[in-house]
Amino acid sequence: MLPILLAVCMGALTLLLFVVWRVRTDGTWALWWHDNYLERLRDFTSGKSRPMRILQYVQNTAVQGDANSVISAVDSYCANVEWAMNVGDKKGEILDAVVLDVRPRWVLELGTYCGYSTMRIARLLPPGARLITLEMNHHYAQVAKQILGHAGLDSQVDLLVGASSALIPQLKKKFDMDKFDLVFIDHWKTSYLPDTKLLEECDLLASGTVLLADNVTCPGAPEYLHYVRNSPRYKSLYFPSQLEYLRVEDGMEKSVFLG
Ligand SMILES: C[S@@+](CC[C@H](N)C(=O)[O-])C[C@H]1O[C@@H](n2cnc3c(N)ncnc32)[C@H](O)[C@@H]1O
Ligand SMILES: [Mg+2]
Repeated sequence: MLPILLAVCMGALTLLLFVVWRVRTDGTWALWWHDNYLERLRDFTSGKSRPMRILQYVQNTAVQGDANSVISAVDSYCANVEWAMNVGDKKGEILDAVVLDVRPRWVLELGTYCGYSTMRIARLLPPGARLITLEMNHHYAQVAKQILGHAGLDSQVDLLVGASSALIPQLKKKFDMDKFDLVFIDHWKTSYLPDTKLLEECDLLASGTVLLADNVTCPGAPEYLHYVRNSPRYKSLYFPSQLEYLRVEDGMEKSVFLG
């Protein structure tokens, strides 16, 4: 009996060590573990959603009206308490550098979630610039509005709730605008390419418009990468980095539209 019990324990321990190793080293396993297992477990035990837990942490710890304090609070929560799909502090520095370099008048963000990257972009915009961010999940959008309000950035940001494919064709008319200077692409990865083509069709990209796409390595956006790297209409550059809050390889692709 004892040898069988020992063998079962050794088997279970080996399996556990294998899962821990895969979660720490492989992006697909890490995302599955954090998004499908831990998030649901915490939702069940706390009776709240992950975005609500992030909002609560921000309200309890961040200085009202101080965007950097709110950004640090989200990073601290997501690095130390539970992972979330924000662009994060490391790739956030790449995003910051691109925003400062472009000095955009009109910015479009695809995928708001809790408003973390929205805050990073909005706090660096020159006076008079506008950031339009699109989020299809109503609950995430409500949380993002409160987080942006806490950071004091809600007046520079227009958060539209709906699917990007439906909203993009309405943008020109709705905002009486012509072209975007910067587009941050960070929604579901299979939408990167169709929405880029939709932006082209809707004449929303000018020569010099910068597209910055997150997570092109993990979870990856291969069709999008193939398009921007091979089309004569783009000049594209890869920025290697790490997946938000984890030691897993990821990167961002900066693509300049050439017209
Ligand atoms: C990775 S999260 C965005 C993270 C955010 N940019 C940040 O770094 O803080 C992706 C978000 O895109 C939203 N989303 C996915 N597909 C979308 C679509 N087609 N239109 C609008 N929102 C979409 C999801 O609901 C999710 O909240
Ligand atoms: Mg992302």
